[in-house]
Amino acid sequence: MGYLSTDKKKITTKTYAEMKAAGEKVTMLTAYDFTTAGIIDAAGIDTILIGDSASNVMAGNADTLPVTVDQMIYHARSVARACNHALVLCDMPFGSYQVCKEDALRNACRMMKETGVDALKLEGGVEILDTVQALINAGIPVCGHLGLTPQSVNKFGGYGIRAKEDAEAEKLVSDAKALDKAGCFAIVLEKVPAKLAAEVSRQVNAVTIGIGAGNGCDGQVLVYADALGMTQGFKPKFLRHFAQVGEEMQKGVKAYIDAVKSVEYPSAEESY
Ligand SMILES: Nc1nc(=O)c2c([nH]1)NC[C@@H]1CN(c3ccc(C(=O)N[C@@H](CCC(=O)O)C(=O)O)cc3)CN21
Ligand SMILES: CC(C)C(=O)C(=O)O
Ligand SMILES: [Mg+2]
Repeated sequence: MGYLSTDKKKITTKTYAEMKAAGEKVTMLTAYDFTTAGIIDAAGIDTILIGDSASNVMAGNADTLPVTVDQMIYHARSVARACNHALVLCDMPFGSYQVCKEDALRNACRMMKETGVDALKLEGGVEILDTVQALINAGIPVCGHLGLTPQSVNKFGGYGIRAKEDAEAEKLVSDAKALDKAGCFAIVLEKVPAKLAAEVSRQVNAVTIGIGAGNGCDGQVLVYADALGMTQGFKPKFLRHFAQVGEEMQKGVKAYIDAVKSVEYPSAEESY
């Protein structure tokens, strides 16, 4: 099976709590399709997130707002099928949980039923606390998401760092505590000062997952295409390219083009 096998055991929300207690960092990358998720899962990642960043990375939209529940279900089902080891987490898209608690619960139940993911992620703090509590009461593990919340890009007017000022930092701490008390198993902290994220990580039982939030978080998340160097032009300060897959893919594509044009491929051995 080569690079497509792993003997790591299945990660659950219980494993998350054990990892936080042991001080072992939790790893998370996004994926949106079966093939990519299979490669990432077999590499031994702890969590695969079907992010609403599918809107940008898969569909080419400028922000995450257009992606629908049906589209997220299609991506999530494809990813869940590929995962033998990772905890599979899925974003609830914009509009699917903001209208009212009942609507949110209906959409959340659909997403769980039709995809096989393990948990759902929602952006926001006290504003959506009743909704978060309703999902948890229904038996759905919930991951929070605070700081830079891309579904609110039109409110913030961009993707700048959040919670630099005292008032916003204090709100973030109280939001994190409220989500923790409601029973969230994890909370993503996006683009906030490292010192604040470390403080929140100490104050909550939930596993904090940082993106642009320093190394004091209990884990880290990146969009896989960003981490692997496939999203040319997107290079915020927090991002590191751990491979140059975009370049490598182009090398392969060019080799294929050359081989076909020169009638070198397919060879006799590759023909019937
Ligand atoms: N490819 C991709 N990667 C992501 O991390 C991602 C998405 N798409 N789509 C949805 C959200 C949007 N996210 C973002 C978007 C921009 C920045 C950012 O830092 N952008 C600028 C600075 C913008 C500013 O200061 O106003 C940069 O330096 O690139 C960070 C996270 C995170 N998510
Ligand atoms: C960047 C992560 C945290 C996310 O929410 C997404 O990919 O949609
Ligand atoms: Mg998201």
